[in-house]
Amino acid sequence: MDISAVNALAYEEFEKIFGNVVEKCPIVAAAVWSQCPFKSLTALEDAIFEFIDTLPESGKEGILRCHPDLAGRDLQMGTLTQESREEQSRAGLDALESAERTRMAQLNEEYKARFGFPFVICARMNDKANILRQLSERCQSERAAERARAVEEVKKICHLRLQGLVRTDAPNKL
Ligand SMILES: NC(=O)NC1=NC(=O)NC1=O
Repeated sequence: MDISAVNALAYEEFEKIFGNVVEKCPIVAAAVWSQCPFKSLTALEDAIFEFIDTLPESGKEGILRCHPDLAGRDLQMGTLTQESREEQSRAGLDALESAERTRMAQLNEEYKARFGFPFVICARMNDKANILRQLSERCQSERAAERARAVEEVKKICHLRLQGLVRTDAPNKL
């Protein structure tokens, strides 16, 4: 699908396709749909990022809380969204040694206890070793800086999900 096909979508179709570009936050796509038509994929992405950036801190933390833990219960129970399952398995998080899984679970709990939201990182841009290292390091961050960093990771995840949904080779026919 290219951007002109995106612009031709009815709201229901748009929501079905883009409702999970921010994990379990369909409100994001529902909100930006009102800015259709988009002159490019970048314009659609900018609208999504602007929606996120203009949320109050509580709203940003709400987006973070919609993310499943990495290598967490959802992965074990098979209840991850398709996107999340693919992202986590590509980073090797579905094939952790038991010691790695235990350490990830401990660090995730430590992180959540400190910040009140889960550790979020763009799994597709990292491997399991780097994810564990970042999780350990970011547990020591200051709250506001960590929230901002986590939101940037949400945007990276969203960027890659959008790239998988919208072709950018065809020039916009608007
Ligand atoms: N807590 C997370 O970082 N979750 C995730 N990162 C991804 O790239 N996909 C996820 O589900």
